[in-house]
Amino acid sequence: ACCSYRLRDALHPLWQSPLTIPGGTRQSPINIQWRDSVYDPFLKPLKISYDPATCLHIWNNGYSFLVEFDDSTDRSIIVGGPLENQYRLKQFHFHWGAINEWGSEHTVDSKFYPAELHLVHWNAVVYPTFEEAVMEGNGLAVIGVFLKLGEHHEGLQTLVDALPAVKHKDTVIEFDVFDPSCLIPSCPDYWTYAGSLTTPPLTESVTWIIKKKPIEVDENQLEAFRMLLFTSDGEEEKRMVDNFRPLQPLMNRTVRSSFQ
Ligand SMILES: C[C@@H](CNC(=O)c1ccc(S(N)(=O)=O)cc1)Cn1ccc2ccccc21
Ligand SMILES: [Zn+2]
Repeated sequence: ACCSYRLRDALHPLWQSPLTIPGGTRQSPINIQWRDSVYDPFLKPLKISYDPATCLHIWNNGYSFLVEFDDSTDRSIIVGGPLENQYRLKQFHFHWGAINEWGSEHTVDSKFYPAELHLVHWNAVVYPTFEEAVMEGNGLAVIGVFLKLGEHHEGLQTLVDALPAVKHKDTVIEFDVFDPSCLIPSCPDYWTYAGSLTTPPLTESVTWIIKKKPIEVDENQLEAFRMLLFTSDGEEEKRMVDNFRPLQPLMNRTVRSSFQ
């Protein structure tokens, strides 16, 4: 009875999978305690070069909405920062809350942001496919950008205007020109640490690069995220909100900063 209680306790409704991976030592997300992060002067600036023409479509996958890119060539890549190789952009997506008090996956000094953007890249120099990279410690690199309530974000609005077309799970629409660098703050400062995917299979394959500066979006733009649905057309509607994983233990990890 006791162990099943513990297991039941650890299952999180949204993911129907264990909250903590047995034996997991580098799970994400985490709280970033600013004063415990260690400045690393050897961290390089992150170089981002995306080709807007590699944008393919927007897809509601029932967890979030993803903007997917053609990752069959090295046209949209990041290099530098903490990375040994260049990594190819595959998709970006967001996590957000039902209200502005929470929604991000990472926190800074235990503060939640209303939403968080993840730009997902994979190490195509070393691994032949994304699926293989997902299983390797240096397979993925995800840039995290916090969203805070403020000014209207022009670049995001083109994305927001397309969301009603992917309201339901498993809907997709063509989205053919978008440059995601418009969603990344120009300030070069970031934190970096070794972590994992925050949704199944939760593999410990992600080098996280979390931008220090948030981008500003307005209330209508956050509300547009919240009108998406987890559910398919015809099912009882469940609003797509609070699609963030709970914080995971830091364990034996140091968060490095690119700035003093
Ligand atoms: C990776 C999954 C698909 N999931 C992702 O690509 C992904 C990307 C980024 C994040 S986050 N929120 O951390 O930025 C989370 C998930 C496919 N898949 C499912 C099982 C599975 C097994 C082997 C290979 C691929 C597999
Ligand atoms: Zn994510």
